[in-house]
Amino acid sequence: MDYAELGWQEAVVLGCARQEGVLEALSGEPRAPEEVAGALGMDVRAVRTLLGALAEMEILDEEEGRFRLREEHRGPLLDRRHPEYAGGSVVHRFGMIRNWSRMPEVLRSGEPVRDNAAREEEDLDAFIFAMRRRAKEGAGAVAWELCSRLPENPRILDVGGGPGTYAEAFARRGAEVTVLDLPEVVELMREYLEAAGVRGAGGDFNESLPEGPFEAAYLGNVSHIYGPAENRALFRRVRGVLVPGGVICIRDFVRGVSRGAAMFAVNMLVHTRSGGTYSAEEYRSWLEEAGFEGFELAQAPAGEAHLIFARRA
Ligand SMILES: C[S@@+](CC[C@H](N)C(=O)[O-])C[C@H]1O[C@@H](n2cnc3c(N)ncnc32)[C@H](O)[C@@H]1O
Repeated sequence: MDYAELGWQEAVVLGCARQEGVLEALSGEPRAPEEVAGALGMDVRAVRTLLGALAEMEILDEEEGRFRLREEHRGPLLDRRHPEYAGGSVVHRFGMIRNWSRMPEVLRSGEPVRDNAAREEEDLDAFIFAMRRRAKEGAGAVAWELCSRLPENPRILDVGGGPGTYAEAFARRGAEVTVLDLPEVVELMREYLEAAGVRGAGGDFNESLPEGPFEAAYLGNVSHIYGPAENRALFRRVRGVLVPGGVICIRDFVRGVSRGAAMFAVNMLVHTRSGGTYSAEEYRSWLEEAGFEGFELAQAPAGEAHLIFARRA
């Protein structure tokens, strides 16, 4: 099952069941709705209805009024170590649907529905594991693209790289990788980063970066979280930790070039105070102003986003 492609009703039913512990409650012996409702402090009619829908989706097996999570969904939905783990993604998608449906409020206030920087613990877990999964398809090819522009065994700073997928791909190409992410994200992902031999540094990239120097800095899907002022300051900060000729690589939706870039800006409107998506000209001018040259724009290997490369002048 492609959990990312479910229609909105199925996405709500599955995301809610995963988030509220209903799937875990059904991962052992078959149970009746009354038992699940009792164990989780829920309403019996509501649980019976939800389980019926999950059975119709073939997430649960039903036999004589008792339900159980199907074996093929157990790893992908419950086990963070499973290679196809999508439990974070389904909870994240459920949250997106809830947040997007509050757009009338956002239109009036101009404020996000909640501050991206202040995620609840459970929400953070879902978000980071959703990002970890989403990056899987293109990370190896991005690592190849970046490393082919660098000397052997380069030092790479992965800015906002906490989910670890890109960092792992850079490390597989022989890079010495430092991931900078918010302290709570580095803590959450510590065992994954350590297993890949990647150094985790907790901090706020809008304030400072690890000293370096680095042969490259990778900014994967972080530019859209912030406005022009933060991005311009971040590019200047990145320049300061690169060796002369060092490479900055940005992966993001580029306005007017990447399909879906304008729609993605709506996601940032709903979730951030200043985020959005930017044109190639904006990126070029911000990079040149920060002291980069040799601007290059390329299609990212997977998905609709683009890669931007430039070198420290
Ligand atoms: C959309 S995710 C992208 C993750 C990863 N680079 C990728 O492309 O899959 C953005 C990441 O940036 C981190 N982040 C956002 N603002 C940050 C800040 N001010 N300082 C450090 N990390 C930040 C988030 O915690 C998250 O891990």
